[in-house]
Amino acid sequence: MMDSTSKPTVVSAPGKVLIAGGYLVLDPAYSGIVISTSSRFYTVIKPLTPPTANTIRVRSPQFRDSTWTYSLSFDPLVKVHPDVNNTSKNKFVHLALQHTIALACEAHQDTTKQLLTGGLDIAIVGDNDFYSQRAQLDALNLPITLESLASIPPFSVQGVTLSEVRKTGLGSSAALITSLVSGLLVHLGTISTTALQEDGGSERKLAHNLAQFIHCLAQGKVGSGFDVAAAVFGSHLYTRFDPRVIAPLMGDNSVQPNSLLQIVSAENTSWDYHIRPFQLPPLTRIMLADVNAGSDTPSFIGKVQEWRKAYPERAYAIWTAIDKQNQSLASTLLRISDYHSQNPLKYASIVKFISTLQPIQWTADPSLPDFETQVAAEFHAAHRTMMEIRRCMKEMGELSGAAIEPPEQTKLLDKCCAQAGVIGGGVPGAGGYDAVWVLMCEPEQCRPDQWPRERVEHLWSHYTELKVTPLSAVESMAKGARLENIDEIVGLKNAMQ
Ligand SMILES: Nc1ncnc2c1ncn2[C@@H]1O[C@H](COP(=O)(O)OP(=O)(O)OP(=O)(O)O)[C@@H](O)[C@H]1O
Ligand SMILES: C[C@@](O)(CCOP(=O)(O)O)CC(=O)O
Repeated sequence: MMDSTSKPTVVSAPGKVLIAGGYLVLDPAYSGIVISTSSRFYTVIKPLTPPTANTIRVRSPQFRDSTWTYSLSFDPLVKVHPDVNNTSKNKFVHLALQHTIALACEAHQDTTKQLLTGGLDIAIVGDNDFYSQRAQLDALNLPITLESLASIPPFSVQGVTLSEVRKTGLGSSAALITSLVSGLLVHLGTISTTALQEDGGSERKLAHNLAQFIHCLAQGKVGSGFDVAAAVFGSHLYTRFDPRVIAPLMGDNSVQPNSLLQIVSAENTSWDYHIRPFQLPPLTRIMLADVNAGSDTPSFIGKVQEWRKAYPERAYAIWTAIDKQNQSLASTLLRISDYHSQNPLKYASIVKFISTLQPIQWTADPSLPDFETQVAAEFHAAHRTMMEIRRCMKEMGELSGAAIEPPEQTKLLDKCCAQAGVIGGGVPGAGGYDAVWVLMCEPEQCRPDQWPRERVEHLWSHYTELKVTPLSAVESMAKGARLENIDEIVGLKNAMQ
C-alpha cells in the first residue's frame, strides 16, 4: 500500500477545441471534429499527512480561498460531507469525490475503505492556458506573444477566486472532472495503473462514462459531452451519447443506490457515443486565441434550438449542408495525413512551399510534380471547406439571432486566413466573441519571420479592434487522459507548495 513517502498518483487530462460541428453535435445524427490541447489539468493524489481517518482535503493552489475539506461516512452508503469550516463550495469537486468513491466502493468495498482510512490529500492545477493571461502580460508590460506566455511560470497563481477568474473556453471543468475522476479511480485501484495506456480499453471507457455523468450532474444539464470525451480520449470525431443512459442517476439525491457501476460500466451498451480516430495533419499547427469579449453559450444554444423548431425545413437544409462540409473537412484532413505516411519527404517539401503562399496560389504552379500537386490540392480543398463552414455557421447565426460569427470576428478571421501558409480558421464550439482558432502550415524549418505562426502572432499582437491574446496550446499528441510522473511535469511539484 502507498505510504506518504511514495510517489503521488498524478493523472492529467487535456482541454478541447471543437473546430467543426458546433450545435450539430448536440444531435446524435451529426458528428463534430474535436481537437484536444497540449494544455492540461493535473490531479495529484497522495495520503494525507498526518493521516486523518476518512478525510479528504482538496486544494487548488492557483486560486484564493480554494481548499475544501470533506469527511466520509460509509453507513449504509458512501457519503462525502463538506466540512462546515469550508469557506467556499466546489460542486464539481464535491460531486466527483462523491460518485467516484461510491463507484470504487461498489467495485471493491473493503480495499477502497482501507485506502481511505488515513485520508487523501488532493491538489488540482490547470495549465495557464485555461485562464486568461492577458492582464498578467499587460501588468508585466510584455508583448502579446507566445514567447511572453512561455516566460510566465507554469500553473501560475491567478490571485483571484475560482468564481472571479476569466476562463478561455478550453473546457476547464471537463478537464478537471476527468483528471480528478481518473486519478481517483487509479489511486483507489478501481482501474489499473496501465488503464490509461490503452487508447480505448474498457477501463478508459468506464472513466469516460463516470466523468461524463458527473460533469452533466455538476453542470445541471446534459450537453453533447464532446468536452469530456476529448479530455478522456484526445482528438477525435465525436458523435454524442443518448442522455437516457444517465437519466436514472440525474435526480437530486446525491447518494445513489448500488447501481452506479452497472450504469457506467463499459459493458453497458446504452452508451452509444462514437469516437472515431482523428488527428490534425503532420506539419500543421493549430493556434488559439482568447478574444477579450464574452459570449453566453447557453443563450446561443437556446436561440439556435428555437430557430430549428420554428423553421424545421430551412434548419434541416442548413444543417445538412454544414454537416456535409464538416464530414468533408474531416476526410480531407485525414487524407492529407495519409499523403504524409506515403512520402514524408515530399510531403514536407510541399508544406514548406505552400507555407510561403496564400491558398489561391497553392495549386497555381504547373511545374510541381504529381504527388506535390495532389497534396497542395488537398490542402486547398481543406481551406475552401473551412471557409464554407464559416459562411454557413455565420448564416445560421444570422437566421437564429445568435451571434455565432459576429462581424468583428469575421474581420479578424478574414485577416488571419489571408496570411501566407494559413489553411483556415473559425470560431470554436458555440462561436461568439470570445475565441478563434486558426490552422496553419508548420514546416520543419523556416527562415526567421517566415513561419505562418509568426505572421498570425504579429497580426494578433497589433490588432486594435479586439484584444486578441494567443494561447500556448498546440494539439495534444498524447491520447486524452494519462498517468503522469510528477518529476516529468515542469513546475508541477512547485505548484503543489
Ligand atoms: N483549478 C480548479 N480547481 C477546482 N475546480 C475548478 C478549477 N477550474 C475549474 N474548476 C471548476 O469548474 C467550474 C467551472 O465550470 P464551467 O462549466 O463554468 O466552466 P467551463 O465551461 O468548463 O469553462 P471553460 O470552457 O471556459 O474552461 C468552477 O466553478 C469550478 O467548480
Ligand atoms: C454548442 C455546442 O455544440 C458546443 C459548445 O462548445 P464550446 O463550449 O463553445 O466550446 C454545445 C455542446 O456541444 O454541448
